[in-house]
Amino acid sequence: MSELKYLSGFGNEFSSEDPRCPGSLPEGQNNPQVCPYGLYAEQLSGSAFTCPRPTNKRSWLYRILPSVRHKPYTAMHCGNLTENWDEVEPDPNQLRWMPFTIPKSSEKKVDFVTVKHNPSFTQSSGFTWCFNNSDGDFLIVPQQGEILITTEFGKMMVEPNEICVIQQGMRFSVNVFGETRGYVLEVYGAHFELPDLGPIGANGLANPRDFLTPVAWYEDREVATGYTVINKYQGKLFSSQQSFSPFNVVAWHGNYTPYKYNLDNFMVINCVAFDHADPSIFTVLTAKSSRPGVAMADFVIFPPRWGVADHTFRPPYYHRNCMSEFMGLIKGHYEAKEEGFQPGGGTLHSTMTPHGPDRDCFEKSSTALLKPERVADGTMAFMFESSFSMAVTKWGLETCQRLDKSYYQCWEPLRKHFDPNWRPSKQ
Ligand SMILES: O=C(O)Cc1cc(O)ccc1O
Ligand SMILES: [Fe+2]
Repeated sequence: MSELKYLSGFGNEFSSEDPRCPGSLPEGQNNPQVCPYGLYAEQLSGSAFTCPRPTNKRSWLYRILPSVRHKPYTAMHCGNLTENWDEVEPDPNQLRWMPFTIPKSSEKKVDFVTVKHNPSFTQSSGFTWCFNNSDGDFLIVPQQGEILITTEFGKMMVEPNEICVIQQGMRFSVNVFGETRGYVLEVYGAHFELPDLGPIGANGLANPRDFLTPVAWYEDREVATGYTVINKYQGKLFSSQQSFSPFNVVAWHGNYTPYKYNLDNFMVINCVAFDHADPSIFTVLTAKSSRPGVAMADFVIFPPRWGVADHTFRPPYYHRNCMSEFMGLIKGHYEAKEEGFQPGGGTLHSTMTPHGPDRDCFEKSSTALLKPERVADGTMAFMFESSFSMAVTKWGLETCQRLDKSYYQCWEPLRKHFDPNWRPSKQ
């Protein structure tokens, strides 16, 4: 699997040619009268044409046939996908889901719309359908099972502890190699960026060179039975037929690409004196809103690190947050809750909903001898933190049957320690 090659850098002006067609990328211009190898030129715009340079995103794709050569889109069944946020009454409770079940192959099949099992990945993509999201960008967090993502830009192998971003409009298909599960965050109206580093300086957190973009790969494949392009548009699914694989891009250049990132490369910053630093220090990617400092969504991780803070309650503090916090666990356990929150599960702490360590964590960390210690070794929890208030779907609250109704009980044993006679000890 490691045969796949990548280009390194975040949001760079990349260029790539499938080595089978040297010289396929036009030189010096985007729209030659006739493109090398008889290819069609097609621009994919990820920003308004007139966006300022730092946010201006587009790529030029040189392909065997242009994307427009397809039959009309028709509405298709949307399964559990919904854009109806009023399906169920709002619920401000702390919500926790047990690991989402992976259907056995004997059961009714579920898919990523486009998931396909295990074809060869160096030859044909093997697909007869692909997906694209016209509404926004996907951040995909595999939790179990590696996934091979074939895109118009090339192929990416993404394993648990890596994440990838497929931006608005990019066509892709997903191969799985066994039981596979993960999380997806969708953002509208902004693309993910690296957070500013402020006083941290020029280096640190997720470093740009660790982001990897696929290299051009094409197949010139006619599909007599029809190739289906599934398009998520205004929250609904539409499909259209064409007679060829859309993974027919021989060369491309631009700064609007899919990419992946290995979370082990995150340069962790943490408190080395006292108190608990806010989790914004663990932000991998941010999708900014128009309000300065307020993200539509941040992708935050809780990676292995040293905990050394003196005279400090080291785990996450009790809090209420104007932001919504959805958390998932890729592996291991989460320090604020050793029990109950399991890999492949999730929690949602909505706008201003109180949460924090469970009773065990509180008692243990209030009395622990504060020596330097490894925190979260072998684990990887993450948070999708958003300034939007969240609605949960009917599927999430009811149909999936994974909601842990006992979640609130992890805080019930919290005891009162208040002692009105307490006095500061004399030094
Ligand atoms: O709620 C959580 O577990 C996430 C979280 C972690 C932390 O260290 C500080 C604040 C916060 O919301
Ligand atoms: Fe929190």
